[in-house]
Amino acid sequence: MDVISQIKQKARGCMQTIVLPESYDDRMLLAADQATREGLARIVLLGDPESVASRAASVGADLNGVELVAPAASSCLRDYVEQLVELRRHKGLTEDAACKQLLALDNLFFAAMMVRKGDADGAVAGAFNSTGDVLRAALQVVGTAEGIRTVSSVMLMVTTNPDLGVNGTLLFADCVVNPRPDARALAEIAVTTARSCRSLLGVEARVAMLSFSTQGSADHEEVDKVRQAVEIARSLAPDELIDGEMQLDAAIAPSVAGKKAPDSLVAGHANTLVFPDLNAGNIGYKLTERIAGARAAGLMVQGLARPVNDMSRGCTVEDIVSTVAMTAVQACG
Ligand SMILES: CC(C)(COP(=O)(O)OP(=O)(O)OC[C@H]1O[C@@H](n2cnc3c(N)ncnc32)[C@H](O)[C@@H]1OP(=O)(O)O)[C@@H](O)C(=O)NCCC(=O)NCCS
Ligand SMILES: CC(=O)OP(=O)(O)O
Repeated sequence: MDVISQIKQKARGCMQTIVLPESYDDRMLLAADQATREGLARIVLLGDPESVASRAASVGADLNGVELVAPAASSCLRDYVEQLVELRRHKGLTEDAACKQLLALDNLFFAAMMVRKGDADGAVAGAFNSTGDVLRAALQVVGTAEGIRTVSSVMLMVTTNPDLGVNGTLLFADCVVNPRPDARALAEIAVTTARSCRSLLGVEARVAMLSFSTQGSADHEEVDKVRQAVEIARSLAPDELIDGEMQLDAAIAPSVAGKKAPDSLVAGHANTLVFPDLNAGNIGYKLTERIAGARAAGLMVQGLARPVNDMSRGCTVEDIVSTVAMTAVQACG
């Protein structure tokens, strides 16, 4: 069974409630239909029920079994406004402004608040809205999990080469959140991604901290940052297998690893790739997807107190459906 089918099977076993705020994107309507038919989660779509239903009919999405919630008519609205004011008091948020945010047409803050309050177990957005907007709502409303300073993201890259990673699947991080992580943030990204590897793929992570240098072959402050991150990550999680700095070929090609990093327990067999910054991570995953033809599944945002996951605006309906399944698996822990 391929990795996405395994994740879907896990999702079916825990039947979580997942809210999709972007009912104004046709792909979300079709994904709500498909996820419900596949029994992956109880789906809630936000928006005016009449317009959502008529738009769904026009694109051939069957919303039987999908709950439609209009934020403006919700009995939770009052409570959500109070919560948001409380949460953002230190930023001077007024009741009026909180109400406007919760009733904004994008529904992002309302969805995040449903997740915070446990009225949904997770949310998936980003087919229409930018990643920054989805993340800002999640960071402001849901916040970080206990003990986590750095929220980040992981992408499952499903390739057709079974020699790579776990039967062809690799985890890439961070592809979306932190533009310029310092050594401490990079270390946290490595540790949380190692944990995501275990929960998503059920295997121990072999984490390669990527760079343009392998074991000191180049001398630059950017290389030093990665090297420091490896030290910090090992001190934060001594049981995880984390190594670097190393180049991509040394990380995944045993023949190159044999020459560049012969003593490494990770090199040549990495299943988790941690990129040094967001330029590398975002470009790296899109290259692997668009040129190498890998399937990019996710994104999964890691380190939030509860799951809110983001999509690329270029996503397909199937991408959304698999992210719904990943979100459900994340929610049930
Ligand atoms: C993630 C991002 C939106 C956060 O921006 P921001 O301006 O810090 O957002 P906010 O101020 O609303 O953040 C809310 C809170 O979360 C905190 N925060 C921001 N980034 C965080 C992170 N990675 N981890 C943990 N907390 C974070 C902020 O410090 C802030 O705390 P405060 O409310 O107590 O002041 C921004 O880093 C970003 O745009 N990243 C790139 C997204 C992107 O375009 N990706 C590429 C395409 S996919
Ligand atoms: C994940 C990502 O890169 O998002 P977008 O393509 O929407 O910018």
